[in-house]
Amino acid sequence: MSAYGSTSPHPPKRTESSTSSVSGIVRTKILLLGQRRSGKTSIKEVLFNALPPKQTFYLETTMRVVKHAYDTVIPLEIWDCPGNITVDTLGAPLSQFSALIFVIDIRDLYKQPISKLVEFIIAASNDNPQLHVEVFVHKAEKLQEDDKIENFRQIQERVQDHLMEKECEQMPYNFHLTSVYDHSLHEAFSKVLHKLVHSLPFLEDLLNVFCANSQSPKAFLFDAASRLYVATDASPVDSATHNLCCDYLSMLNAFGPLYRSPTSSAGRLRIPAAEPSPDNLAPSATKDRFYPSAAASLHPSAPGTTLTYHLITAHLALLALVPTGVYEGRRGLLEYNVVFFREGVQEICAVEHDARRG
Ligand SMILES: Nc1nc2c(ncn2[C@@H]2O[C@H](COP(=O)(O)OP(=O)(O)OP(=O)(O)O)[C@@H](O)[C@H]2O)c(=O)[nH]1
Repeated sequence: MSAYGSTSPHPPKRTESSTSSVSGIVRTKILLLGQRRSGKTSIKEVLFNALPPKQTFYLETTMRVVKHAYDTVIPLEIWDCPGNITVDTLGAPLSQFSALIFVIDIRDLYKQPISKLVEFIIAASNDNPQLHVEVFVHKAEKLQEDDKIENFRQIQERVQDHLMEKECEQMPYNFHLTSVYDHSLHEAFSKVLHKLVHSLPFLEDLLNVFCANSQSPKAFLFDAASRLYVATDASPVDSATHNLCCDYLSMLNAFGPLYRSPTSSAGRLRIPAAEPSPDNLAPSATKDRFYPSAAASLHPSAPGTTLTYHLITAHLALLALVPTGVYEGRRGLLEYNVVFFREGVQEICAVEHDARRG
């Protein structure tokens, strides 16, 4: 694993302006754009501030760019922009950003949002052709299934037509149907995140090894607070399993703090007092850390499946489906595999962390 640093093909850009002045860490920047009331702030708040979806109704209009720093497997900076922003008024070149998420209300088939998206795609194709452009066709739950598919298709078609008119077809972009009221937003944002995490193949390898050694048909490495999955093993993701893991994590996030173990007391943590940063990623600082775990039986009838949860770093958690026979009969082996997996992930995070220091 120590070879990771030298094999990473794309080290993060180190422009002066992409370095957070407070911590000196290079953050990966994500631009959140779209018309007024399309749902940008709701997306940011639901994912990164645990705002309950119903409360997004009370969010106020964004008047200026709001930058939100968020630490997960990589440090992120999400720029929530006002609806009227243009390439010229953004105040930063597009070359600073790694991803652009454009939010369109699924009922908004008018020309304005599409022209604006096309304006940004054209600017990106000149300034930053590597930019990942992702279109969230949002508030999808508002429409019936047939209308949803039809509007989704029409929006894609219109964007393509506009880009053809402007003779700018080479820039890749993706569409996702999203809503804050279900797991579609988490799934779509996770897919965007995967494109930004350069250590993804290493994390996937670790998950594949864990699954093979634990007879697990599916495992995810989740960012615990946002419930975005950072990586998964090679088997296909089915939405039902993903949603189940999201729900379990949500329940643990809500009730976990009520069940603080006496062994998780400050003394047990044994973090060196002189540790320069509160970031708990370095393996030396985390060796003695308390790592909660939990499990729930999904269908108890034989052979049965158990959903397991293990905290891996301060931010990341492993959720895996494991045959109940393995969970009950070979618990020691499972825990050994988790420890091996944890050490691997912590090493990857430590290398990432060092690489991003300004
Ligand atoms: N039905 C539905 N409503 C949503 C969804 N996401 C956001 N909304 C609602 O859309 C409205 C506008 O949301 P905001 O997040 O303030 O939109 P914005 O794009 O940040 O708006 P500005 O700050 O004016 O640019 C709010 O009333 C939200 O409750 C969604 O997925 N489904």
